[in-house]
Amino acid sequence: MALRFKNCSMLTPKTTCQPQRAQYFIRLISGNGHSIFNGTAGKFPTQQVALPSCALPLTVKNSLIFSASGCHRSIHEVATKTLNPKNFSDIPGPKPLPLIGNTLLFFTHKDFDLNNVQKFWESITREYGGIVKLKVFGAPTMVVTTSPDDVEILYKSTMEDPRRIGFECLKAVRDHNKDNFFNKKTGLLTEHGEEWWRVRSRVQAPLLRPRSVAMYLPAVDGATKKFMNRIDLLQEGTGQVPPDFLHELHKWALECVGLIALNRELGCLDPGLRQDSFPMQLVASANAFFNAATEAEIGFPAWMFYRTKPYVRLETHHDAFLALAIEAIKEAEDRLQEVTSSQDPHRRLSIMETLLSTDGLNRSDVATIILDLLLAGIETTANALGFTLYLLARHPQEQRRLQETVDSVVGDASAPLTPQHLAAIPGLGHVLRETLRLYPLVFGSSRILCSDVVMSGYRVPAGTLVLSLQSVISQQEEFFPEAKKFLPQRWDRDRPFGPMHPFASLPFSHGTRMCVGRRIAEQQIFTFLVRVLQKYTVRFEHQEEMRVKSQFTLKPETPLTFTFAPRA
Ligand code: HEM
Repeated sequence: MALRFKNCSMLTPKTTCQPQRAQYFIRLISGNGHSIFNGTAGKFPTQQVALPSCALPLTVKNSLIFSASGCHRSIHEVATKTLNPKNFSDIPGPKPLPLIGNTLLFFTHKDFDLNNVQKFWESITREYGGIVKLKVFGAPTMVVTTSPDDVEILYKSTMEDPRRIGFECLKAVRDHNKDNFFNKKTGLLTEHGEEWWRVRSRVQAPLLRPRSVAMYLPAVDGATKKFMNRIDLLQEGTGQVPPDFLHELHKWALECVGLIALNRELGCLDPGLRQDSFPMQLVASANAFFNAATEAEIGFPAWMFYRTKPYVRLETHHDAFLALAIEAIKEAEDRLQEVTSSQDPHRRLSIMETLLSTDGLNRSDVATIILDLLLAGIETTANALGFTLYLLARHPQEQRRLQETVDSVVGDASAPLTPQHLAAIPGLGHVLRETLRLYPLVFGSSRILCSDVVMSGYRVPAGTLVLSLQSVISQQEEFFPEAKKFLPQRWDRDRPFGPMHPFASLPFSHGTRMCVGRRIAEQQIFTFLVRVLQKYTVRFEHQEEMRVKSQFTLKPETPLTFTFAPRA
């Protein structure tokens, strides 16, 4: 029988002078703290064991840590690779040119396409293997991996200083704000190190604590019910929603995130809105904001040399949203004053009011948080929901199964939805997890290593930029049997398809820098699924496979012309 460890198990070297020949004393500790194996490196148990998938050589303590995971692997195999790592220079990859390294590859590779970035990376790992080294001009040496063991090492070894790449253009826009509003402190998405942690440590609880997110459930439910009525309007006469239905989902997502980030109903779902109305302008601006950020951030960073068109557009729409954020902050400050003077002990503060009353956060910090929530929280939720509806529509059995649970747990469609209802329908989470396994919105996750580690049997030095390819890992048969199939029940608590590597599908990332909007996104998507399945059966008549666009986030490219058939 396989051994299972919950906690870390430790390997302590007896001698440290020559790692290859060092004698390691090994102690494996089980979840309940009992010692399971004591011995030296030469006497590893050779049977398959169920946890130690990852070995982290922590240079500080010069010890190896096997941490708890979930896949079957021989300790011997892991330890041998880790104790005798191959050189960094031996990692396969395209031959770099002097000075510019592999930069030209991005312009010349047959699969490089700015509309499908994922395809390029998948092709590179097919050509060179599961771990690849690249050198790009002006950036640290890069290692790309498709091993979940490496992902575990990556996240755990960078837990205290999770630096990633991206959002440099957004940072530039904030740094060069004409009023110096941000004072070079540009927020969660863009900062690193202590400045990032200053903000993150203060927003963590208000944004991720289930209780504070649940406070918005009635309002999110209200917006979602409005959207259900909108569906009837949208498919009137044709029996199916129009090809730009994804744009409709964006409006719904903006309305929902606005409830939290701006603390107000924006009115994006009101019927009969004119193009020049405030909500419609806002919807257009949110789209333009995201598209400009995408254009500026991916591909060659020409904005570093001159004010490119995407840079100027990003600046314009960013400033429009900044004005809105400042207005919302003023309103929240006035309300806070009223709360203080009325001294009502039962009045619960909104998330924005909580942030404004938090020591160590000032108005411009709160403004960056609002802007980041708007930038990161619309497209992501809408796209994830688009993929989920598509998969449910293509798998009527799975849809029926979820519908039946929704009916039995929530019952009457006119009754208010509660956090207890959502918690009692684990199928909602399973469907979303499976959707994001098949369509991971973020194709890869990056970190800059802060210590030397061993990945896939190679020593990788501190300072290396490591990119883990979630889109490849989460579709490997080795980690997900019948990987191409939509099987939400694989996430059931008893894991009917066998144990799963906990680092093989992490759509919201992991650790201290994981998505701070995860609970907000889940609550919105679950609410939508409950309300839509109560009222309709979703169908997608077209047989073609989903085409996707992979830029900043993965996006459905096939028009989402669903039929929402009213239930009898
Ligand atoms: C299905 C929906 C979503 C997915 C799959 C997703 C995924 C992610 C991922 C992978 C990261 C990168 C974390 C890292 O570097 O380790 C991230 C960061 C972030 N997300 Fe989300 N996200 C989603 C929805 C949202 C929503 C709704 C919001 C806000 C309302 C949001 C706000 C953020 C912010 C502010 C960060 C930066 C956190 C930091 O650097 O500290 N996300 N998200």
